Amino acid sequence: MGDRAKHPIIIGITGNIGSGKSTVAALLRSWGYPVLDLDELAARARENKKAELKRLFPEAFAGGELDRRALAQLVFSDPERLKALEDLLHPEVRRLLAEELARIKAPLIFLEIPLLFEKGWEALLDGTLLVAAPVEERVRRVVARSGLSPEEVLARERAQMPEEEKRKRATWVLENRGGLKELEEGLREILARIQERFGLS
Ligand SMILES: CC(C)(COP(=O)(O)OP(=O)(O)OC[C@H]1O[C@@H](n2cnc3c(N)ncnc32)[C@H](O)[C@@H]1O)[C@@H](O)C(=O)NCCC(=O)NCCS
Ligand SMILES: Nc1ncnc2c1ncn2[C@@H]1O[C@H](COP(=O)(O)OP(=O)(O)OP(=O)(O)O)[C@@H](O)[C@H]1O
Repeated sequence: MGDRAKHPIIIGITGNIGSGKSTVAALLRSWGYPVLDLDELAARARENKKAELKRLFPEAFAGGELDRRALAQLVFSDPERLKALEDLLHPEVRRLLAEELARIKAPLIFLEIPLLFEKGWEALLDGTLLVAAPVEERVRRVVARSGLSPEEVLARERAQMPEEEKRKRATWVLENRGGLKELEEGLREILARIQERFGLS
C-alpha cells in the first residue's frame, strides 16, 4: 500500500468512435486527475515518423503536409493499409507512452485508448472503463463534431471490435446515451468504485 506513489493505478478508458471518451477524459481532468490520450500520442507519432509515412502513403500528402482525412479514407477502406499504418505508428506510440508515464507522479492515472481491447493493452492496466452508446447516436455526434460523412464514421466503426463484445470484457461500463449531466453522475459513481477497490479514497 505504501508503494502507491511508485506504482500508480492505471485505468484505461475506451469506447468505439464517438462514444464520449474525450468528454469523460475532460471531466476527469477538470477534477484534477492526469489523463493521457493515445490519439494525441498517435498525432505525435505521425509527426516523428513523417518521412516513413510519406513513403508509405504518398497519395495522402498534399505538398509537404499530411491530409489526415485522405489518409483515413485510404486506411479505413483497406485493412492491409490500415495494418501498415498501425505497424509504423504503434511502436512509436508505445515509446511515447512509456516516456509520459515515467514523468507523471500520481496515485491514479487514466489512459484514453481507442483500441484498448483490439490491441491488447489490458496487460498494462489495472482496470478498464468502457464508455458505451448506441451506434446511431455515436455516428450522429461525430458527424456533428467533425464534418465527416456517416459512411466515413461507419468505416472506422467497422475497423473496431463491436461494442457488445467490449461490454463483456470491460471492468466498468459507463452508459452515455443520455445528456452530459447523466454522464457526469455515472462517472462519479464509477470513480467512487475505483477509489474503493484500490484503497485510494
Ligand atoms: C487515420 C488518421 C490519420 C485519421 O486522423 P483523424 O484526426 O481523423 O482521427 P483521430 O486520430 O483523431 O482518431 C479518431 C478516431 O478514429 C478511430 N481510429 C483511429 N485509428 C484507428 C485504427 N487504427 N483503427 C480503428 N479505429 C481507429 C478511433 O475511434 C479514434 O478515436 C488517424 O486516426 C491515425 O493516424 N490512425 C492510426 C493510429 C492509431 O491506430 N491510433 C489509435 C490510437 S493508438
Ligand atoms: N452525453 C452527450 N450528450 C451530448 N453530446 C455528447 C455527449 N457525449 C458526447 N457528446 C459529444 O459527442 C461528440 C463525441 O464525443 P467525444 O469526442 O467525447 O467521443 P470520443 O469517444 O472521444 O470520440 P472519438 O472516437 O472520435 O475520439 C463530441 O462532440 C461531444 O461533445
